[in-house]
Amino acid sequence: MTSPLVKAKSEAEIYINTVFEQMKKKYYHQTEFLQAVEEIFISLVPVFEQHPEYIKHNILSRIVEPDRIISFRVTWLDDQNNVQVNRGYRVQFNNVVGPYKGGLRFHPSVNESIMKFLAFEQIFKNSLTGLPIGGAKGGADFDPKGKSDEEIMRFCQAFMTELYRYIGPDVDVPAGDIGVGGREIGYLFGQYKRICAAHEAGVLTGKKPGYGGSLVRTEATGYGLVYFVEEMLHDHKQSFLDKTVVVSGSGNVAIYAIEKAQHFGAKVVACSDSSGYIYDPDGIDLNILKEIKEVKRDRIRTYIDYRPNASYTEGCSGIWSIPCEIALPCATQNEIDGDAARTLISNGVKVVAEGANMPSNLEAINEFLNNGILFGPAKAANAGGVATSALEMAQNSSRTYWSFSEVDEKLHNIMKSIYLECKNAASTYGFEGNLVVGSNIAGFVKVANGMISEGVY
Ligand SMILES: NC(=O)C1=CN([C@@H]2O[C@H](COP(=O)(O)OP(=O)(O)OC[C@H]3O[C@@H](n4cnc5c(N)ncnc54)[C@H](O)[C@@H]3O)[C@@H](O)[C@H]2O)C=CC1
Ligand SMILES: O=C(O)CCC(=O)C(=O)O
Repeated sequence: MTSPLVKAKSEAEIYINTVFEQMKKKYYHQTEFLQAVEEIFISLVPVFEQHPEYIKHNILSRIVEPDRIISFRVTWLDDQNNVQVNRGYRVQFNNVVGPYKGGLRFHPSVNESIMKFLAFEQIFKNSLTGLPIGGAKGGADFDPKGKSDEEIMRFCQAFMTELYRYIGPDVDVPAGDIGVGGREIGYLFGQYKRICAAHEAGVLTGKKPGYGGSLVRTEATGYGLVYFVEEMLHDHKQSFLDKTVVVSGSGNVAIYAIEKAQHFGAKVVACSDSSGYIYDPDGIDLNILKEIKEVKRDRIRTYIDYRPNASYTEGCSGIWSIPCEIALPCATQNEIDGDAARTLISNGVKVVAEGANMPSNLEAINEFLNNGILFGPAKAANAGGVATSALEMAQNSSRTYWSFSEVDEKLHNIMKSIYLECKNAASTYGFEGNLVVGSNIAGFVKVANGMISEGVY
């Protein structure tokens, strides 16, 4: 993949280059956002060459500016009755395809650049699902680590007290992301209901089953990732059976990716948290991992207390030096740089698929593509979570519940069709097998066509 952002030639390249240069000037400090924009822009050159109408409608300048960014103070009381203050955000990026949709992240690193990169990626991911959902993201620079359950509840209530006026089942539907799972969604939903005096179940997804949550939403991102990889492997006459797999993270996405990969016969030997990683040569014991992470909310290092053959190493990046055939980064952005990618390749990795959002930087992606590694980009590979959120919205609107197997089958079919769509878009535009280009193009074209149909606004 050559970068048009380096050397401009055709009218399409000049246009894309010009818009990117303007972005760099305006948002030079938003490095994650610029990184996400650059990855997409590079892929779009062949599309703009064939579709000059996108230049006429100035689609790129419009699509990189969020519809609105809502930023607010969140004030709450800790257990010692001290007043604490955080910054909350909701970036409503694009609602051409459907209501704004995307998760909430509670993590101390949250800032406007990270919110914008996540919301921008969400536009194209959501478009790829084939379901009517636009792109958004939100969150706060709140650190849930070490907080009591009561503090989490008070923070969620304070956050929703600000956010409620900007969301709604047909307007904007938040869900979970890092630091936000079923517990937090419950507290957020309770507060929304209290303020609005209405059980509008479709205002949030990722609710627990029993008050409007969909079965499979908890498992969906991890399962969807593995279903996507299964399609990649199948296309190359391979399978998960007996493959050695490394998964980073040990949160929602990682745990259910491990579960499904093990179900398909793979041996998952390592996973991590933000302090370090564990290596278990006998294969991760998922019951122990779930107990540590989902019940005790403890550190991953405690895993070795239960498994004498396992080892723990402080620091996260070393996980990529463990030899494996399949690597599934499921922790956070930019966790695989060029060096980590080269280490994985020299240790024989064959498939890399992204459960996290933007876990590989541009150098790493180019290493994988240039070395013939099968690479599943986040927008496509982790779309199963938001797709199942859209299925939750559908159940909420029709006031019904579907069974686990019904939702799982729909998720599986969605992942198969996303894979096919990306693969076909890549080959249509002359980039056979390049799912980065394929996912960016397939996600973009639907949104761009919608923008033209809906007129200038
Ligand atoms: N939850 C969802 O449905 C979806 C999540 N994602 C993405 O997946 C990633 C993980 O999200 P969740 O599992 O939901 O969050 P989570 O909060 O459940 O888990 C995050 C995990 O990553 C670990 N972690 C954080 N920084 C790390 C680092 N530098 N190195 C190693 N581990 C680290 C944390 O300790 C935790 O175990 C994020 O990039 C998120 O945006 C993407 C699609 C949907
Ligand atoms: O389910 C959702 O709405 C959001 C999932 C999400 O945050 C993501 O796809 O990154």
